[in-house]
Amino acid sequence: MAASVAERGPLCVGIDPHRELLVGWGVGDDLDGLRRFTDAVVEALAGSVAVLKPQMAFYERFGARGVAVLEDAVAGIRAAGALVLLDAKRGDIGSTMAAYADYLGSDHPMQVDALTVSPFLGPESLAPAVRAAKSSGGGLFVLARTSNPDAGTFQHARVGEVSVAQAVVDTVGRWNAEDAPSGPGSFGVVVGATLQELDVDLDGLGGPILAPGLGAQGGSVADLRRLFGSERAVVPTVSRDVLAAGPDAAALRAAADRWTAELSA
Ligand SMILES: O=c1ccn([C@@H]2O[C@H](COP(=O)(O)O)[C@@H](O)[C@H]2O)c(=O)[nH]1
Repeated sequence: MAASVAERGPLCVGIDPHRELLVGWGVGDDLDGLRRFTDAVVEALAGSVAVLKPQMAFYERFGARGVAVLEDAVAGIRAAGALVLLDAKRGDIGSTMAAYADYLGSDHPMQVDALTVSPFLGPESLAPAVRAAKSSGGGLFVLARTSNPDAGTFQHARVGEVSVAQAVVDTVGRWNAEDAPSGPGSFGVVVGATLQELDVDLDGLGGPILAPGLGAQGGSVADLRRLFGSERAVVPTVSRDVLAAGPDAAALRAAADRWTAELSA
């Protein structure tokens, strides 16, 4: 991820074909609209943005043919030099997790560079994904302190001395310390840019922070700086705020470029 970010800046753009966007773009809320929307985003942004983050839910909504659209998009994104972070938020008992982890492997028809995963079933449940990331050179982003307003209901619950969110961060920190003792590691956490205050200690993480919640959810670049400072490896991710500029390719690029410029100012 580091090479691509060094060349293109840290921005990740989410590919979230919401019903409202498909209608707003005039492509239609159907399979053809899904393909036109996805192709247009890939064509406009995969050559300039470091990371594209397709949201699995919007493709599964159209069944196997929707997933086929995503499969083509993933190949197109990688061919254009951007990384694919598949936002699927998978998490299951280890034996099933091994199959989800296959997304990171070169044998998978939709191999991606990184995957979002849910830690709800416990740290050991994610072990197959950790192994797959290590052997493929891919990455994981584990949900820790998410951007939705009621996330603290579970994530602030206590596990011994620390919050659930902190326990997740500490677990991911241990993976990085084992795998990349001189850092930075390829295991990251999701921490929303919408937080009023940073209520997890990220000092021992040793890996990247995926920060959603910018734009449509109210988060700003000033919030990123307030929460994370300027030294941490943050991957800020924006979906609707960029996508709403489409379908014109130049307008999509301009919207992404505005975020990139603000992030580097
Ligand atoms: O805590 C989280 C984890 C993931 N997301 C995902 O990011 C995008 C945000 O979309 P916007 O349009 O920029 O609000 C979306 O795919 C979410 O599923 C998140 O928002 N918060």
